[in-house]
Amino acid sequence: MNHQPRRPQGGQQGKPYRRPQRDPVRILAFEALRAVGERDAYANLVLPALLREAEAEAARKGRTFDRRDAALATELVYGTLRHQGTYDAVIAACVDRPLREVDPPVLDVLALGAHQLLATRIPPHAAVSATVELARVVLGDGRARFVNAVLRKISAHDLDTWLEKVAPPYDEDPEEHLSVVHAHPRWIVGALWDALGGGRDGIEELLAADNARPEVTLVARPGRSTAQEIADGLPEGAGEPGRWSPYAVRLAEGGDPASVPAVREGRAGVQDEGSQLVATALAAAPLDGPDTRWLDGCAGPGGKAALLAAFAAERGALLVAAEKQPHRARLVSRTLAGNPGPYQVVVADGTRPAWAPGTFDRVLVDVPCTGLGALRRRPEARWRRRAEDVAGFGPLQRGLLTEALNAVRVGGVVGYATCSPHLAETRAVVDDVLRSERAPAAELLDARPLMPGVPDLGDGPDVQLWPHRHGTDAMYLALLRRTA
Ligand SMILES: C[S@@+](CC[C@H](N)C(=O)[O-])C[C@H]1O[C@@H](n2cnc3c(N)ncnc32)[C@H](O)[C@@H]1O
Repeated sequence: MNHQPRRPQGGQQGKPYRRPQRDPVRILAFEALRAVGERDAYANLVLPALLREAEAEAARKGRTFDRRDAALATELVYGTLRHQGTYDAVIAACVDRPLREVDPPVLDVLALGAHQLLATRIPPHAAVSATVELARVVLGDGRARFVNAVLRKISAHDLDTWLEKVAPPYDEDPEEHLSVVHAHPRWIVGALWDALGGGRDGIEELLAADNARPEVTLVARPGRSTAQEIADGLPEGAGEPGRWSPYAVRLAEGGDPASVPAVREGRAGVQDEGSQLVATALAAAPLDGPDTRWLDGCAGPGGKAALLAAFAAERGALLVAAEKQPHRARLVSRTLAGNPGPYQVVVADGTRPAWAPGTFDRVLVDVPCTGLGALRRRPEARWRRRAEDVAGFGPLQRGLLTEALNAVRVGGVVGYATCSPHLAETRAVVDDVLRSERAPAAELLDARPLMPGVPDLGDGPDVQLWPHRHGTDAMYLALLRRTA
């Protein structure tokens, strides 16, 4: 997008007109925020595309847009989106009208400025002047003066002082306090706290972990590569073994998965360690009788299916990877390509199965959910989700688990997984299906011993992983054995 500076009607107090300075990093950050706010784009999709464009444009003009520029743009976009709730509270204290009456593009510029002032090492005068220049380019000189006035008020205090001013004291309203201080919507603070239990320390650590940049973790697909091979191929200090999964390699900051040959060749992939633990635990669950047919009932885009397919190949079992959305099924096919054992990718609705009852020995249903366990990866997601979404997923989650139990033979094992720790999406679903007369009878297995060496897995028999305790996404896993 080309933002033409709007010329003011006349010079101010006789000052000669100066063209605003175009800063490609901040313009890019603004465009990313606009795409997220205006057309519900995902930051993790829109940002790489804008970065590629910026690099190409810089090259055309004989300039550079280097790694440091890209890192700053990424930090500005992700940081501003994550902390939006906090910055809105601060901005609201500095303007004399409700925030809903401030134009969204102006709010985006103010939030970008607030982030630079309150959460980066950019000196305050530089943060203000760079943001005012941005405002001149993308909003025009009139609104840039408003931006300048607001940012000067924000720059009067540091973040801690602002939080004391705009957040209610913890003792008066703990949820609202945490909501403002840690920039999570209040309903999410409540839901996470319910799922976590415990006191102030635990929830504060969790909310802080949601605001930290997650590591990039690779998975070495068994039979095709090993964590050791991947680690040996990385430059010194560029990666280290996973904390829990024997297949994991954690890349150091700035590490690029595409630079790893095993990833380029599909022998390894990018996968959070929590997801690796879920697939590994299902594959390791004790089973009497045949163990030859496995199903992943919600496979797209194929991360867990690829790990399951690799385990299945080692045992001579077949993996069927089912996915309702055709375009996501294509992603599964791409992820599974080259698997050394037999597999099939099918487009199928897991609530109306295309297979006979009792066909499979092991079944995974990693159900669609609110994703509250992966907030650190999707900076805008927390502001987009609504409390009502939780109930919206309920019937589908129950339907998929019920049909997973139908799909497995008596004695076989079903793994029910979510990337959300919300109790209404985890235990409530499992308890309802276990009680339901429409679902085959089943019993819960203790999943904890199937994640050996992983501490703090809860009281069982199901397992809840946490970003602040395990460094993983907040994945949930219940293992159910069909009994009749
Ligand atoms: C949480 S994602 C699964 C992630 C996947 N297991 C992985 O590790 O890459 C849930 C998937 O279920 C799919 N889905 C939604 N409704 C479904 C249904 N009724 N039957 C089968 N798949 C469904 C979604 O399109 C989505 O790809």
